[in-house]
Amino acid sequence: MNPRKVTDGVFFVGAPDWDRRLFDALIPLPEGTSYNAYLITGQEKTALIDTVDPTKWEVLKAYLEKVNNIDYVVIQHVEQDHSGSLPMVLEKYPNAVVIANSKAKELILTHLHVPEEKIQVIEDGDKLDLGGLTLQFIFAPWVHWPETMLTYLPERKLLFTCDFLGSHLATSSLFIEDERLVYLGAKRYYAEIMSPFRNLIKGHLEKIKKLDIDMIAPSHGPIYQNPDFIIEAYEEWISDQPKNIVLLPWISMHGSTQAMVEYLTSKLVEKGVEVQPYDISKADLGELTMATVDAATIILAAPTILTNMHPMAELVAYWVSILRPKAKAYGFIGSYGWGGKTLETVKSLFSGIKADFFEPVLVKGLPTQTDYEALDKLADAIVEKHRVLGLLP
Ligand SMILES: Cc1cc2nc3c(=O)[nH]c(=O)nc-3n(C[C@H](O)[C@H](O)[C@H](O)COP(=O)(O)O)c2cc1C
Repeated sequence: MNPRKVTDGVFFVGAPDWDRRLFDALIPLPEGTSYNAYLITGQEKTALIDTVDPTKWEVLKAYLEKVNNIDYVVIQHVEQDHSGSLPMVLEKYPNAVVIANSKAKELILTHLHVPEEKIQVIEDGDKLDLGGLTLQFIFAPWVHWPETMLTYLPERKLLFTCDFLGSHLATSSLFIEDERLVYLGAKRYYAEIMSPFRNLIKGHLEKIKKLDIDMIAPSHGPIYQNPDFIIEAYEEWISDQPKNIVLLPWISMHGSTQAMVEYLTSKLVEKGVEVQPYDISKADLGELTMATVDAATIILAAPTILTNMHPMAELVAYWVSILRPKAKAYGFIGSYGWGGKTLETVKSLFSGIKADFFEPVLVKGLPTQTDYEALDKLADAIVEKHRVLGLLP
């Protein structure tokens, strides 16, 4: 298999993973994903940028069949879906030097057990001359591990961004064919992996906007020939301004909490607020996570079971709390039978979040007229909050 030409001296040697259905043993992948590796052939030296997930080593190996020599393997990110085939690459090319920053070196040693002497440590801004082509390293810590770096190829105005700006999409196309599909795959990727680091991402985005870029080659998903498409999407996602949306993850065993959710949803919709309800027992956690990127308010709804909040709701509450979304207000509604510590659990899970908390609405059994009135008050409080945020007239 011949490496696939991206531009002069730059070839794609990565692997789509059509059948992968779960990322990080957590997030569903309706469109699969890919692990992109790139071969850069200068007049004097050849470099491989990243490798592939070890399950796809055979694909990379087939691309490298006729490649006699690799001088450098640049490791932009040590997570195994990109570096996991490094030991196999080094076995095939024993003289190859691994190019990594000092943090990446540490992680390569602990995660891949590559011999230390194979690794050459570089600094932020360092350049590697391949003969007519230059690799320039730009450190981008915490997108999304501490060692992440990007690589700029000025002669081709091409930026390799590793996980940053990537999308979950398995495709046989090198370049984007369907922007809508890539947008959703990139948002799914951003929501899970990048959104907790959005304040740092702002700085990295500003840095790369200063570069002269014609193409962005990420490590997941197709290559962007229109860099503005993904840069503008990221600018919207990382902005502090949420949208006029209430994210409402809910679960219900016998319909009481569900009745509350349906009532609150209809009241909010009546008042001009968009509601995104997700039945936690069936929802795609990736879609729910994507909704956290935009929502101004998050209301969790769950019944009590064995003295505490329903465990699937607890998982979602915990997940939302560690994602640290931009939502400005939170709330809890739910039904119980006789007692328990659901509310204490909610408070403790959300204790680290800096946002407003609405008065919770807890109902004994099926909601009564008085309970629906409490939900009316909650809807009014949400609408008022969205007005203050400038999201509603
Ligand atoms: C397995 C199970 C355990 C429950 N444990 C408690 C409990 O410890 N404390 C309590 O107040 N209610 C408990 N309940 C009662 C429910 O919280 C109550 O019926 C509630 O109205 C259910 O809301 P839902 O219809 O939204 O599922 C339990 C119900 C079930 C099915």
